[in-house]
Amino acid sequence: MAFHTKKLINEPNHVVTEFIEGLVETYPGLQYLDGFPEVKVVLRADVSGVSYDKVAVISGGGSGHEPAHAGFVGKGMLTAAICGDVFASPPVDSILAGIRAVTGPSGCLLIVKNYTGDRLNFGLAAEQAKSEGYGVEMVIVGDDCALPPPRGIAGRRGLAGTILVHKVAGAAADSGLSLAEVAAEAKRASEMVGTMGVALSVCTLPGQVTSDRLGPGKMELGLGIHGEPGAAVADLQHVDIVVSHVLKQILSTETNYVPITRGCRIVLMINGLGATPLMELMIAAGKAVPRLQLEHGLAVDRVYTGSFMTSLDMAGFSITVMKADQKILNYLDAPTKAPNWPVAADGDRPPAKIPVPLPQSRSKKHDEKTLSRPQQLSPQGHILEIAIEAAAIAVINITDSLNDWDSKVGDGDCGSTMFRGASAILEDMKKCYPLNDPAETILQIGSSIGKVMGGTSGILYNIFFKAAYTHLKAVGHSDIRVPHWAGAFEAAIAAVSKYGGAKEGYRTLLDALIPASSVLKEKLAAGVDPVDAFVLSAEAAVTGAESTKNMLAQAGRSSYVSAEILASVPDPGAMGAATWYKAAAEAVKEKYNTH
Ligand SMILES: Nc1ncnc2c1ncn2[C@@H]1O[C@H](COP(=O)(O)OP(=O)(O)OP(=O)(O)O)[C@@H](O)[C@H]1O
Repeated sequence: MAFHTKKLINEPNHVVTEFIEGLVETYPGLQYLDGFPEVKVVLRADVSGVSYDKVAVISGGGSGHEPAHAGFVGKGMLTAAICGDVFASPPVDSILAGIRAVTGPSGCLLIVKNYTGDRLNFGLAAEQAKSEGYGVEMVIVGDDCALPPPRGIAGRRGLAGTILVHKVAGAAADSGLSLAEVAAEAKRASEMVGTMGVALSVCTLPGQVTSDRLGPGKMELGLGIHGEPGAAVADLQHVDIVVSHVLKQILSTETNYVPITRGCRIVLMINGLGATPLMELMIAAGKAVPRLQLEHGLAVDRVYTGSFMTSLDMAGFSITVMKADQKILNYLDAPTKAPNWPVAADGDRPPAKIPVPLPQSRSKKHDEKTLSRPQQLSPQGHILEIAIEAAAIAVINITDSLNDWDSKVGDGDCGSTMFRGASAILEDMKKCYPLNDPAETILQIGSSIGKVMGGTSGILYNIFFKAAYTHLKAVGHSDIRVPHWAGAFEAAIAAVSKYGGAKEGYRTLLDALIPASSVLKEKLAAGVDPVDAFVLSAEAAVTGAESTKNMLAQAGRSSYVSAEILASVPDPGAMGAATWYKAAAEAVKEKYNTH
């Protein structure tokens, strides 16, 4: 099956020239050679072949691998990048134009990924340039570890490891070495590096349909960067297993592609293939480092995580491992102005990352360790426990509905956010809630929420319980009666309204809590039995929450949503609030009924 992918482009045939135009607009240090659309060369704006006294380092190839190669042009890395059309080697004339533009008396090194088209085009351009009197050397990178030897005349493909070779060569050239020396450093680096990729999707060529070759639940292992099928198709696994497999393959002693044995120092690159979120790349990096250290016995000296050598919009990543010594590390750490080289990855890493200890609160007063659940609960403590437990369980039970409503009017996580808070409350209550002291217990509920909940409702409930605590504390004793609770409830609502800026009718959780508070106060004033007043106020909370369906949102993310969508669901925060409040009231009522 094939399908069209939406793209923010103009004419598909112009993507490379328009990419280059945007790139040079973005980075003042970059420039392009005249001659569009045939000649597509990005070069350092401060370098002219007439006067450049260092070895120029030139690379390139087909486009579609951005930021490679043009994003690595800059002092300390590439002097120029020759861009072909998407996945097509650049023509000899463009390569020659690039060589002439940046090569001075010190000559130039061409770093070429091992593909037949690139070898031939760069090779012929090199010969031509030599015949014009330029000093030219060429290093071919074939870091692919996916397929076993022998690899015939095609050899191993050039993949993301090429970026590390660019950096080594660029730094060597910048340090003033001769052409022969720079070429030797680049060659040495290219012999120490191995790469293997994993893909979850096939990439889309601009203006073309995407193949659904892989299908759901599958991944391809050992692929190139041009949409060609991988060496194997497998069921999608947890990234931990994928990382482990790929590392074993790169470091295989059978293929012996990289000269890396236990005890070696290495650098690691986790390279996104174009459509992989940084979060997933970092997860892979976090799993790869300890595996390399513990399973393979290697010292991981540097880690580079990001998208460096992509394959258009392919989902997946490649892992590169390169043997390192101090000289290589110095080259990798050397400063560069290349826009897409990862800054802040330089410098020695500690052998293991030990987290910074959590700072202690300056006030020891509410330190959890000094709190514990009482051995014996007072009648009031017992009721409090029943009410808290019922409220938390009710929130947990409604998680999916809250998420469902929130996915229509927010970001779909209101249920999960409240689930985290409710679960923490249940857990902490067993450990440390001083249930015989209502004020302190309320403070601890706020603290449980503050630790885990996050999101808008997390901070609002934190404020809510803090304000309720302040009110209860001001009572001056722990014999808290229903009118005290009603006062605390009112104060808590006022605080939420004050800090969140919402009022009744704004379509928020206050539309459940404000009616509940009003009814509670009113019934108590009318002399209704306190437990009945509590239950009646819970009914008001539910009615209030349900009425949010008819409200326009004036707070939170829902305020960006159309009235039509809002009318289809109630406010999730209000439904969550009504749910816990009602569950607490019913639990208290049941407790009294059974006595
Ligand atoms: N200013 C506010 N005052 C009171 N309640 C608010 C306010 N803003 C949002 N809310 C409540 O918070 C609920 C959303 O809580 P949640 O923790 O899911 O927020 P979020 O993930 O940060 O954002 P989103 O609203 O997109 O879900 C809303 O349903 C609403 O009841």
